[in-house]
Amino acid sequence: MLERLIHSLETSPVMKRGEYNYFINPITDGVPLLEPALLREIGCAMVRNLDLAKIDKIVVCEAMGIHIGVAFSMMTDIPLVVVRKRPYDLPGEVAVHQATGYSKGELYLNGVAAGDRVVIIDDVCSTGGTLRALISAIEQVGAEIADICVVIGRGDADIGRPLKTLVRIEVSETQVRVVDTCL
Ligand SMILES: O=P(O)(O)OC[C@H]1O[C@H](OP(=O)(O)OP(=O)(O)O)[C@H](O)[C@@H]1O
Ligand code: HPA
Repeated sequence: MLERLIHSLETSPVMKRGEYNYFINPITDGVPLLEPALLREIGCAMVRNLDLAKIDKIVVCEAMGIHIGVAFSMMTDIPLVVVRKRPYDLPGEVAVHQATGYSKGELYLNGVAAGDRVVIIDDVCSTGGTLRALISAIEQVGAEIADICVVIGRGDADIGRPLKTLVRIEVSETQVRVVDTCL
């Protein structure tokens, strides 16, 4: 299992974003092309690694968490909340600051209420800045974080909670190496 994901990562080009070695991959960028079989492989691996009975809602972040969340939602029938990068000013909206290795911005959470049991899903955890922002937003509304799962883990960011990763990678200036898998 995860052969497609491992192959796509180990053939990913790497570019510089400032000082940051940024790998370009279908799952993390939608570029050059996202094969349905790769998306299915990831959805199946998430189903096998998460306790579905403990999850009321799936929370993903715009943009590159969305396709993963959609695949998981359609396989599990669990509803999906997308954290957006623009405000809607709805009652109860929570705004948090996000910083990654190459960008900064605001995130806006709607659709999660106190007592909801949520899983946070994303494409990649690198500095952990995005997951820390999502955790803070969910804690502010009083929901319970049942699990956090990303497809790809790079580095050893501390997000203050257990993190499930389908694969762990190392990124040099020229290439990606898969160093661990969940299965
Ligand atoms: O662990 P971190 O350093 O926070 O990096 C991970 C985040 O970076 C990317 O999001 P980005 O904000 O670049 O936006 P995108 O999803 O629109 O590409 C990615 O989708 C993760 O959410
Ligand atoms: O190197 C990366 N590639 C794609 N998406 C990312 N999000 C954080 N780091 C990366």
